[in-house]
Amino acid sequence: MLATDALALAGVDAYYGDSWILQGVSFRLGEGRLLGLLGRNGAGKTTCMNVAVGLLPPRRGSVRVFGDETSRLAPEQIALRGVALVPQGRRVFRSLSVRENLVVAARKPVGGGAAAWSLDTVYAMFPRLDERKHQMAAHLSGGEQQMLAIGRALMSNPRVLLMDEPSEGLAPQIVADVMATVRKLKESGLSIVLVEQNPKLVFDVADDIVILDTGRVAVAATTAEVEHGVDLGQHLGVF
Ligand SMILES: Nc1ncnc2c1ncn2[C@@H]1O[C@H](COP(=O)(O)OP(=O)(O)OP(=O)(O)O)[C@@H](O)[C@H]1O
Repeated sequence: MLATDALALAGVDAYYGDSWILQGVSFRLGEGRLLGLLGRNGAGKTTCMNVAVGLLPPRRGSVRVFGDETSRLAPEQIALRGVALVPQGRRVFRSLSVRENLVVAARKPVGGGAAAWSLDTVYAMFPRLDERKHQMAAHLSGGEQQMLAIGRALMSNPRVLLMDEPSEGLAPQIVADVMATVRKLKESGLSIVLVEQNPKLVFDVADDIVILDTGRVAVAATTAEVEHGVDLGQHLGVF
């Protein structure tokens, strides 16, 4: 593994009970890069995210965050190393206000130094959240809840941001807004995994592509390599 890998899974096997879901999954997210993790329904994308943040410890294999082994650490310890998840389905605290959702997630950056993200900078990125800061999260639209879920993850000042299907269930214009946000975050230098079912969204922003097929890595390549001819249809069922 290169020292510059922000996140690296190597030979990861993960189970839910007796169900063997991830079967020898390996991929690497380079520092400052955006990796698009694609695959059909049930391919194991969310399971990879759960493993990366410590919610599902792998039975075999290694997970490293900036070179440090994290596969045996608790989720809080992994969060302290700068890994933040924007979970599938947003999972905002519905009975808290927008502001409270953000404040409870605030954390200093790993290793000290100036925090890139605070209430002010999150509100600057998402003015709509500023306008609605005193509203209960339950009263936000789906798009606003997605902004809040992203803002909440940013408040932890992460080094690695994992985004699990942030476009799911949103209208096309809102999806475009979410993808513009993803692009800005990438330009800010954050290392990002973007989980998606829609390859077209991913190809626009990703440096690297990993396609999961029934718990195994079917394709791992740069976006340019994928665009120049790797046949994805059999793995995604879309082309
Ligand atoms: N808590 C659980 N207990 C048992 N099996 C689970 C659990 N969560 C997911 N699975 C199974 O694990 C497999 C991988 O699911 P996972 O959610 O990782 O897929 P995914 O690629 O994220 O799909 P989706 O796009 O539908 O979210 C599926 O067969 C799913 O049914």
